[in-house]
Amino acid sequence: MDVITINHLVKVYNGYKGVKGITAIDEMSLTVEKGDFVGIMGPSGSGKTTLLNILSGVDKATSGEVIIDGQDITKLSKDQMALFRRERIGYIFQDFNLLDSLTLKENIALPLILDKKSPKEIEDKLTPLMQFLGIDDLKDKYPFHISGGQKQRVAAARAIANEPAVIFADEPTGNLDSKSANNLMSTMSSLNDKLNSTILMVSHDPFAASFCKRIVFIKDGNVEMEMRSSGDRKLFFDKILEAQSVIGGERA
Ligand SMILES: Nc1ncnc2c1ncn2[C@@H]1O[C@H](COP(=O)(O)OP(=O)(O)OP(=O)(O)O)[C@@H](O)[C@H]1O
Repeated sequence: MDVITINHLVKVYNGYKGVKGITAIDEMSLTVEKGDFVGIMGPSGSGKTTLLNILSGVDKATSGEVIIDGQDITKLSKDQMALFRRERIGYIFQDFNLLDSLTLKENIALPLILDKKSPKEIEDKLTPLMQFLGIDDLKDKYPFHISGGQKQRVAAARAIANEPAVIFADEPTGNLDSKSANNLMSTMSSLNDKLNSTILMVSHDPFAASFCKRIVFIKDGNVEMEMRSSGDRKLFFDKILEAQSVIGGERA
């Protein structure tokens, strides 16, 4: 079953005062199946952020269809999109986006609180989730008490808490040292493996990308090539490096 279907997506940023318009996404079509773990890579300016912004409803497509979990999100009003986003999409951002005034447990519970779940439902959901992610001993701490790597695992827990159709991750390892990056990517891998979460991650980092099952390289706003992992991460890492050297996309 496809969780994301993108059909002939186009995004043009209009020009102004003599500045030419830019076609950031150019007739892109792509599908993502349930349970897949997809990395989006490509050179700077290839359209990765634009794509993620459209998929998550932050930005509007110029034309084309974006169907997520059976819903064409290009047809939703701003309010409908806000609700859809809250209920059906989880996010992991580069800069964590945790609320400093809430404990870590409250941060994770936030999507469930917004969904008006009862305290018991929230407790029943969060306890096994925090155990699964190895963060149950952190629950009463505040974001400023913990490391970047721990924050990112809390962010992963929050992203998955209300069982979204898909998790979007934007350079999730961008602010992490290599040990924490390894840790987070293992966490994301197990969300994908054990909980069958569908994940779409934008990253420049071949190490992070090597945890994905499939990499889609984009260039000039369209899919340039794709590759699938055989399950051997080291081999996949080498293949990603090789592709990056041809297509571009190494961190500047
Ligand atoms: N708000 C905007 N207005 C006009 N042009 C934009 C805007 N945002 C992005 N662009 C242009 O659209 C194209 C795609 O940009 P985008 O940010 O999606 O690329 P990217 O692949 O995410 O790049 P990077 O890896 O550097 O983050 C680029 O040519 C960029 O200059």
